[in-house]
Amino acid sequence: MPPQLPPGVRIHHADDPHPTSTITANPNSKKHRSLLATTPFPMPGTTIATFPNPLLALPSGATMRTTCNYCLRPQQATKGAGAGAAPLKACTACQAAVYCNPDCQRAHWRAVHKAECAMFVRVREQAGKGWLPTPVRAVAQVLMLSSDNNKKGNGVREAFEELEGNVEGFRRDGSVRRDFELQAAAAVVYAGLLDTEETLEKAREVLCKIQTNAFNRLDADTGMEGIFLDAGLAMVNHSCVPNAFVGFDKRTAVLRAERPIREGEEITISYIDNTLPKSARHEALRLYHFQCDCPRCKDDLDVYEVCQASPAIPLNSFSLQPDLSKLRSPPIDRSKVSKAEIEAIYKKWQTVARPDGDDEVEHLKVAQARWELCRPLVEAKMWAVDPLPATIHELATRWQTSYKMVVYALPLLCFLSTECDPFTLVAPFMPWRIKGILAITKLLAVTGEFTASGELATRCTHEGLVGTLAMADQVSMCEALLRLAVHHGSIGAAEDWGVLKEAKAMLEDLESLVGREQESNLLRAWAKDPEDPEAAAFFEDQVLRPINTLSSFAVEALEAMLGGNSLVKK
Ligand SMILES: C[S@@+](CC[C@H](N)C(=O)[O-])C[C@H]1O[C@@H](n2cnc3c(N)ncnc32)[C@H](O)[C@@H]1O
Repeated sequence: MPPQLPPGVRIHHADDPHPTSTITANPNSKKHRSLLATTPFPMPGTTIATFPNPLLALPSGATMRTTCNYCLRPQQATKGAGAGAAPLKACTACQAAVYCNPDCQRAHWRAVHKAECAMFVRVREQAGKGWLPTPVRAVAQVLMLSSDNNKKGNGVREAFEELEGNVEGFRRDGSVRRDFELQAAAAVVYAGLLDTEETLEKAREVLCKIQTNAFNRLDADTGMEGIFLDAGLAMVNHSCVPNAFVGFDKRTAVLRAERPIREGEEITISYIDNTLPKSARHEALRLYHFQCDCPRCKDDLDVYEVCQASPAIPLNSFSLQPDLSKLRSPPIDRSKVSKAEIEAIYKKWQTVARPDGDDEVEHLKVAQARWELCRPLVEAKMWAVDPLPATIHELATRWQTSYKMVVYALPLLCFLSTECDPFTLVAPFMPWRIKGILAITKLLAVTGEFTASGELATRCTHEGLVGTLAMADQVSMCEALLRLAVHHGSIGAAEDWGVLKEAKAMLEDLESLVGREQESNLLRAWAKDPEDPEAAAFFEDQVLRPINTLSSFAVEALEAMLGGNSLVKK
């Protein structure tokens, strides 16, 4: 039985002799089924389809104790965003699954908990634990809902039968097979089923299908915690140059256009971090058992080449990188580093492991080694090519919480948002870009306080950095950044996304400050019409210029900290 699909998409079978569309998937590909658009989606960011009835939606592992087991909202996300975070309540029978309210609890009981509640009682009695590893719980749910005496769950069995599982491929993969065997055995025992070879084989097959089709990430970017599997959404294939992406709004997956999509065109998403070098992408795709033949892989395009060809470039007119000519023609020097060298750098970079503990000296040594490996990319000014942005991001994250380095984190964050992110994620509504903007805003709130209290010069020896911050209207910078975050967050993410809620709450606070109505009015006018001459000039002068100046100090700060240069610079 084919999966129920929402409007906007339909399934195409590779062997369909009568395609109803002229724009179909490549007939030579081994994709089997794919998802096509039934109507055009010309505007990037548009919702293509929503998937509100997943076969599986569960929080990961022990987070089932801190995340609503039905709507998947983590406890922290309900806090601090003005929602009046009531504590999550546990099911009185098993004491394992927790819920944000009785409606969620009732809905989860009907969906699956009626079948699994006794399992958690067993888990507590037999293993003394209040939770199960995610794959074990997921497989147990499928087995219990598919069992003959569970009539309500019969749709689950049929839907799973239809899913691609690459079962043979997983059988040949020794390390994965061993994991699957252990997880399957645990699921069968805890589900209270007879551990016959037939049931164990069924459980292993379910694991293969979950691995192939589920969104399986603990992903703060999308606001999702755990596993999500919808039989219709599972029809969407991978491309390293996708035209769509998936976000989550509680239990609903939202498929959105990342670039314009024509009627009948295949919809693709990226299963992996598609900005990685080719061999790293192929390693990450190993679990999906296919050879990617997208343009990025075929021609081994780097992030700059993909960016240059992206139809999403004009959207950056309203962003921290509004210089569209720079996106179309990036000022990089490819003669300084070949693609083969980039692959080699990435491989070596991965072998320099991050220390486990919090020892600053150890972390510094690793950062120095990684920065040194990235030297050819630095010389080529290919800031957006991994592992360079990852190296900078890791340092920025550490410095943000370091007493000594917190001010220096600001240029790094500005640099990431102007010189890296717009090239790797060309559409400005992509969640990672919005998170980057919010991170700058939060740091400006800290440096703003240092500036007001006169503490800045004691925290930072870089005169240019101190001077820029002293001259800047840091409150207006924050307001403009928040307006960008709210605008793009409302396009690319759910209303409920923690980052968006936080940006909205911060913006409301700023707007209510007395004495800066003129600045606020100008920024409001700029957000409404970025072409408005007076408002655009204000943004250019008061926001973009200082952000770019701060960004211009990033490489100096990195060279000073990692390359042994002096930080005391004019
Ligand atoms: C989530 S399913 C996608 C739907 C799948 N094509 C089907 O017919 O059920 C993932 C599997 O689809 C296949 N697949 C996805 N993207 C592909 C691609 N770009 N080229 C070839 N096969 C692909 C692989 O077998 C992969 O493990």
